[in-house]
Amino acid sequence: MKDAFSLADLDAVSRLAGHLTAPDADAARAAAARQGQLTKPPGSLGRLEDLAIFMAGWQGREIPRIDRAQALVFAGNHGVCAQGINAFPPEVTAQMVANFRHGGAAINQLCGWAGAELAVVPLDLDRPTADFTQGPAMRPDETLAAMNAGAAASDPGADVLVLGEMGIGNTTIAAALAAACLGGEVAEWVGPGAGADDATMARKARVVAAALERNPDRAPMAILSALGGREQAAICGAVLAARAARVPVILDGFICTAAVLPLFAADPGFLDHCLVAHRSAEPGHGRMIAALGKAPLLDLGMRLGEGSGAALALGVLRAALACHGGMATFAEAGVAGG
Ligand SMILES: Cc1cc2ncn([C@H]3O[C@H](COP(=O)(O)O)[C@@H](O)[C@H]3O)c2cc1C
Ligand SMILES: O=C(O)c1cccnc1
Repeated sequence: MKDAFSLADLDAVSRLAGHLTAPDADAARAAAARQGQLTKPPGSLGRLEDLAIFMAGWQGREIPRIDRAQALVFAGNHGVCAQGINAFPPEVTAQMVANFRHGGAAINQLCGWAGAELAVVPLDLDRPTADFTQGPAMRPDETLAAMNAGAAASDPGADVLVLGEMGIGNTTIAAALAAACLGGEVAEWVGPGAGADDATMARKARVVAAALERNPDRAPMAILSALGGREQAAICGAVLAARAARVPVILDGFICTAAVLPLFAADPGFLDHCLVAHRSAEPGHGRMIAALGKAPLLDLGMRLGEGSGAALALGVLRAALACHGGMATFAEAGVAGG
């Protein structure tokens, strides 16, 4: 059994930076060499080849596999909903958690299809975070508790971790995190989310600008506390715990990517074991992924959240590993030219 990962305090994140586990270079090299011997023109499987090599490095074996895919959906509620920044009422967060538990949501179908074991982790839904236009959304102890809840939920024995979220209002949270971590015009990070009209989007931009002004500390964990929410902190905790256990991670869309920006700000290497599943239709997502230096696996015009894009990308990852592990080499198949 690997030791459970937890953070003693928020400063532990900066102490971890610079001391991160690296992928296994030998396993990655062996996987790359194997790709060159499989019965196909070199490079012809494109990014599927890169995915197999990426998985080999993190799993530390030439032929990586996915016996156990864990999917975690973290749910939280946000005080900033009082500012009228969302198309749906905050009660929908808890109602969707019930829907996840009954198997009725998109993420249930996609996890069933992709072979991921789904767990839903509601985080104090009856206690929304504070409205960040009035002060920090969370106290440091609340942030730490949510990060450790995320870490505790993530299974160090999983072969891959699929991450998602549910939290009405959290595209506003995501826009604030992006503006604080990456800069740029606030309006560039604001989009329709779950269906905001133009007037609501304009209000969202004003609310995010007010939150940035009210919470000026730009230290990464201060940003997470002041401008994030519990599901964002839990995602950060799960990403850190997965890293400690060398479990590769598939991040979902706009909200999930925004959630880990404070980790990126602390040390870009924190996200080396993370893939970005897809480019969300939320307008700021492409720019956000580009800032991380990552290329999304899919671009299907999706803007749901819940981990839906990440579960779909798991299917692509499984396909990559099926080819990598199952194909014959030129020598094995007696095909000339290898
Ligand atoms: C029924 C329903 C199911 C969802 N599943 C994910 N989201 C997505 O929409 C929310 C963010 O959008 P906004 O910031 O505009 O509230 C998050 O819960 C996200 O996961 C949903 C939203 C709704 C309404
Ligand atoms: O990409 C996402 O995560 C997203 C976009 C809009 C609404 N909910 C989620």
